[in-house]
Amino acid sequence: MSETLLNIKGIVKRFGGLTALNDVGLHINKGEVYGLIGPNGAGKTTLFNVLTGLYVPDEGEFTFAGHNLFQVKPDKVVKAGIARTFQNIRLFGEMTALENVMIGRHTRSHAGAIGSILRTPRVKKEEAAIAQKAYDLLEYVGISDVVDEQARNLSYGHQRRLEIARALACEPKLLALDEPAAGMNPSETEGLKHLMSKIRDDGVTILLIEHDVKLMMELCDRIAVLDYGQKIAEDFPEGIRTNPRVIEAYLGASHE
Ligand SMILES: Nc1ncnc2c1ncn2[C@@H]1O[C@H](COP(=O)(O)OP(=O)(O)OP(=O)(O)O)[C@@H](O)[C@H]1O
Repeated sequence: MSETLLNIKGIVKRFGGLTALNDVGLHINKGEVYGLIGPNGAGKTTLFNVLTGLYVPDEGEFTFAGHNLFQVKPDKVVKAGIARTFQNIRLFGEMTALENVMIGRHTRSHAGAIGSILRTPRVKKEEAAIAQKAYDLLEYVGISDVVDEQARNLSYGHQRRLEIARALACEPKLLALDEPAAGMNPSETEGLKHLMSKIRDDGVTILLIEHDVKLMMELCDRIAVLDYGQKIAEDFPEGIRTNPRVIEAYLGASHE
C-alpha cells in the first residue's frame, strides 16, 4: 500500500473575477515523482504557490504528512517539509554557491539571533556544520567545483542545480520543482533527469511542473493535467499520452 504524503481537496483560488483553480483535488504518494502539466495559463504555478503557502487558497482542504496546511504561511509549510524552486531562478547573485545553500540550511539552525551576533562557540560550531552540510549538498547535486563562485557567474544549468541544493538544505519530504529544465540544452536536461531520479531514490518525494513532455513521460510515476484551472486527467504517463481530453486541451490551446 502506498502512503499518502500530500492530499488536497476542492481547492479554489480566485484572482478577482478569475478562478485560477477550480475544485482541484489530488494526492501525492510518498516516494513518487508526481508531474503537473497543462497548457500555458492552466493554473500550474498557481497550484504550486498554493501548495507552498505563497498564495492563500479561498476554499478547500490541504493536508501534508499529518499537518493541516490549509491557509498556512510559507515558513510553516517549509517546516512541515515542503521546499521548492522557482520558475525564474531566485538566487542571491552576489553570494557564493556555498553561501546560497547555507542560507537554506539556516532554516534548520538553533543558534538564535543573539547567539549569531555574539558568535559564541556553539554558534561557530554550528556555522562550521552548516558549511560542511552545504558543501555536501553541492557535491550531491554535482557542482562542488564552483563552491566559491558567485551565483551570478554560474552557468544556467549550474544555477538550476544550486537552487535544488538550496531547497534540499531544508531537508524536505517533498521537493517541488517549477520548470527546472526550462532553458536547458538536451544534455543538461538528461543530467537533471538523473539528479531528480537520485533524489527520489534517496527518499524525497518530488512534485514537478515541466513543459518538456518527454522528460515528464520518462520520469514521472503519475501525472495530473490542468486545463483552465481544473484537473482534467490524472494517470500513469502512458494513460496521459493517449487521453483524448488531454490531447484536445493541448491541441485546442495555443501552446508550444
Ligand atoms: N497573482 C496573480 N494575479 C492575477 N492573476 C493571476 C496571478 N497569478 C496567476 N494568475 C492568472 O491565473 C491563471 C493561471 O496562471 P498560472 O501562472 O498558474 O498558469 P500556468 O499553468 O503556470 O502557466 P505557464 O505554463 O504559462 O507558467 C492565468 O490566467 C494567470 O493570468
